[in-house]
Amino acid sequence: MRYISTRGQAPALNFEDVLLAGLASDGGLYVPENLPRFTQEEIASWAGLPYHELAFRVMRPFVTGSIKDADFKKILEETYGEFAHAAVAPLRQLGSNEWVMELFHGPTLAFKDFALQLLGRLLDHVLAKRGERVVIIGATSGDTGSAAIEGCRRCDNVDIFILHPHQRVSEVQRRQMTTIFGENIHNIAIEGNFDDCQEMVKASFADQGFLKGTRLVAVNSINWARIMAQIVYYFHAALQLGGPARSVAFSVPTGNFGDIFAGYLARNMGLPISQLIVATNRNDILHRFMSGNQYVKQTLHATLSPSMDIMVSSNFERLLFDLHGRNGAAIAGLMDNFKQGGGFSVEQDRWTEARKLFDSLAVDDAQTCETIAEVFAQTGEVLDPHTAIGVKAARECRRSLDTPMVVLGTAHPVKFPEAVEKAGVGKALELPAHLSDLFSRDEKCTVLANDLKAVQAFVSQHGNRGKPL
Ligand SMILES: Cc1ncc(COP(=O)(O)O)c(C=O)c1O
Ligand SMILES: N[C@@H](CCOP(=O)(O)O)C(=O)O
Repeated sequence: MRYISTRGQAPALNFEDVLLAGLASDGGLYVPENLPRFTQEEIASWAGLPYHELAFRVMRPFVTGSIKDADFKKILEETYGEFAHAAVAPLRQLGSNEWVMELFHGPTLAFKDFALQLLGRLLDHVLAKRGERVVIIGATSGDTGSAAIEGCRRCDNVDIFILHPHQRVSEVQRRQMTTIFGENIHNIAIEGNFDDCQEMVKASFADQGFLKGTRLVAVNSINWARIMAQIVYYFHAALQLGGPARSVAFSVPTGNFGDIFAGYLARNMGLPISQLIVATNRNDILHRFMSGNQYVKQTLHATLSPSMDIMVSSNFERLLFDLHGRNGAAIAGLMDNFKQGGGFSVEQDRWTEARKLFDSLAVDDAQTCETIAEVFAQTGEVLDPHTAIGVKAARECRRSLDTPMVVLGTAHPVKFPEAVEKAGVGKALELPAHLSDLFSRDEKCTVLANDLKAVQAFVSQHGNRGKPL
């Protein structure tokens, strides 16, 4: 399998090199040159497989040539064997033909564990083989950071730096990052927002002099391996609900467009998905595109669903690439213009093509709380605010009541007590045993100005097990 850049000017890479990359050298994102496609019979034959075996079948074509089958199987068994629920990603019924897929049974209680538990193990495997050390710089609006630290903390050959927006993540999210100590773990709170953090990561790929020759690796969903791992649970859900003989629809709480892009790929790989709903909070650039063909930046607002407080949505570029017939030059033009502050629309036929599959809704904080309260009254289940946005969008945008609707349950509500409290849900939520002392643990974090040079200097000073590179 070879991977190509969405901007058409970077060399094609194999899986191992794509895993150890982030942005392509031309500023684009890597995507498979040719997507594998499974027949309906093949997909049907996977019904009832344990999660790690399904994962092997879905992801194998992407890693072929780089990771041996036996190694990959072992890594997957270890990865998903550590999840707290036997089904790994259980479906919980909310209403008639309406389900939440609970993606929060991994160690950090959010869907990011599906990919980052795997990514950490893959990095360990590949770096040990190559005898190479790397630096990771990641940006988080709350969940990627702790999942990446948890996934990579035991990697001998990695120093990891996580940038989060100072005072704009929940206390549980912050503590999940800052209470993990290790000479290779570095938390930095940036006096800015998530987009500032993400831009610093991207700028660091463009100019790596400060790393003095050490390779820079991404843990954000710009890294193809993140998206690859997230494709699996779409198959897992559909197979339990009568797929592939029957179509399934998904509603996906969306920020960086990674999770929903994985659903789009699952469909292109042969899974019958009839509808994908882009569910955003007040930071609604993706909803404005889907509903009105306008991709225009606006001010970023802090909301009760902080993990989706994102305006510059990285993976949207991967969709645009397909919508433009995989024309890298066209994407480079659009993205350059967007970076200079200009928004854009795409040609009407390209937008109409997207709308055949995608619908969207923006949900504000009041509606988020109303939905948490409504679902609690109906079922006794407490939703986290991101999942609640998915449920609200599913209920508003659903095209057919006969098609099962699966909402991606992206985080555990215990991570967001403020929203749950505001919703008036009078049910006490408890942290699981492995996090029960979270609020009494010491924290370690460095606050830095919203300044790329300051961050790069910090990385350069601490990038070798806490010592200078
Ligand atoms: C809890 C939660 N829900 C939804 C999202 C949105 O996912 P994506 O960025 O892949 O669209 C995120 C992070 O981005 C998240 O942490
Ligand atoms: N919501 C994310 C933001 C980063 O997105 P990613 O999927 O590109 O890592 C977070 O919680 O950090």
